[in-house]
Amino acid sequence: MMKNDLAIEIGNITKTYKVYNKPYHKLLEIFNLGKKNTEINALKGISFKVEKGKTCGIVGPNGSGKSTLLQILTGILQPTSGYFNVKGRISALLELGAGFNPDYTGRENIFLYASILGVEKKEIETKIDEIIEFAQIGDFIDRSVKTYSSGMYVRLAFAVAINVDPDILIVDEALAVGDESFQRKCFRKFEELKEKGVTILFVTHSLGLVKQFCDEAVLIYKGELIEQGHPNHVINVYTKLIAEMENGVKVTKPTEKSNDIPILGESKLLDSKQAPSEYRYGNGEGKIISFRLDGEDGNRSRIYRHGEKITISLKLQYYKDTYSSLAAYTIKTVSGVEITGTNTSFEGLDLKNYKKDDILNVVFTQNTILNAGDYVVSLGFIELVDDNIVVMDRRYDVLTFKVAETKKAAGLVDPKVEINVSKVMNNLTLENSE
Ligand SMILES: Nc1ncnc2c1ncn2[C@@H]1O[C@H](COP(=O)(O)OP(=O)(O)OP(=O)(O)O)[C@@H](O)[C@H]1O
Repeated sequence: MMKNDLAIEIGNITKTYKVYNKPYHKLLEIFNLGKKNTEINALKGISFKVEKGKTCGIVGPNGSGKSTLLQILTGILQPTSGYFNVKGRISALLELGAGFNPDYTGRENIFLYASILGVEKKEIETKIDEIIEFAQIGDFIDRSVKTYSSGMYVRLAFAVAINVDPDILIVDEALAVGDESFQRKCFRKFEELKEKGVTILFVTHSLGLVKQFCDEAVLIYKGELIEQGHPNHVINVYTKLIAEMENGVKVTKPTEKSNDIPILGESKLLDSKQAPSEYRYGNGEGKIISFRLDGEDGNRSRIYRHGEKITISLKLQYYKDTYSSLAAYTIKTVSGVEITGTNTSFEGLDLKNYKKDDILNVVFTQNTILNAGDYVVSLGFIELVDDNIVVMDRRYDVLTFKVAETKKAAGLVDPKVEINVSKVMNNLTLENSE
């Protein structure tokens, strides 16, 4: 029995595809004339749970097994071994318009698609206007869907999938097809479903979306679950994995946060539950040996007022002769949305020809353009080899700071607006001038 607060439970799921080079190879195998297939292990023992009402993002490089997993959860594929439990009505948007009959009209397909999702005709009749309105495909609703553009297809499929009152919604990257205004509409609908307590599982290559919408994330690589947890942490691990893949370094499973270099400056402003912990990686050929954050007039409290100048100082050490390198920082919200950041190279400053054991101080000074809130700083020390980035030391989420509410404002960034109000004329002069 699955625990009450769970919506999805996946236990040790594996999926092996058998691939035959020639169609008759399968036949030979059936008649026991030798093993003729190649096995592709798309999923190798995946286990995780998603609590009711949570939105969970699944990320991972191409071919990791993400779609295979979703297809198993929606019953399109059978797992080779393992089990899963899902609680409630599942609605899914997998491949583009999967479940549509091209010869049926849009309207007919709504009924067909809904019946695949297990929704009764009567229920759909009460929702059909809403679905058609959401899909915004005008008169095309009564034409056969083979005349639809790919955007229309996905709009209609999405309109059905999210308007059938699912308990669990599963979406596989399909949103990328719709135009921007439709995407925004879908995300508003996502928010609405989230508020209603719907559990959402979605695969995406957009890390920004994961940070923005997900309560948690899962990273799958080569059929294995590499990491699960807070989106910001999972994305840090994923970014490391991408860097390792690009640099041809053997991909390693994440280790616990590193504490090998003492962190200067001690004020932790967020409580330990809220504050992301440091996530560090790199080839170690250069290191950020220390860093600090200062406000104006020796303010080291890490609480700043609007517009206060802050300096981010990095002490870098080279462990080999390095022709070209850069130092970088980014500022993110606690949930991981990047707000600003730069590096020495973007600012036109080349760190060229430093030798083994050289130590540099790099000091970035900027105005706090941020509105009140808690922020997280990440640092990087990178070697540039033929314009490729080689991570020597990346220290994500090493510092937190707060901008105090000294002024009310909306959003994250203070536009430093100048306002000019001038009276043109009053009502009396207006009437007289007419
Ligand atoms: N029908 C199939 N027959 C054989 N191999 C398959 C089949 N479908 C998928 N695979 C293989 O299984 C692995 C996982 O594929 P899957 O499509 O699940 O990955 P993915 O993470 O969704 O990738 P992407 O991000 O590119 O959509 C890949 O190696 C893929 O080539």
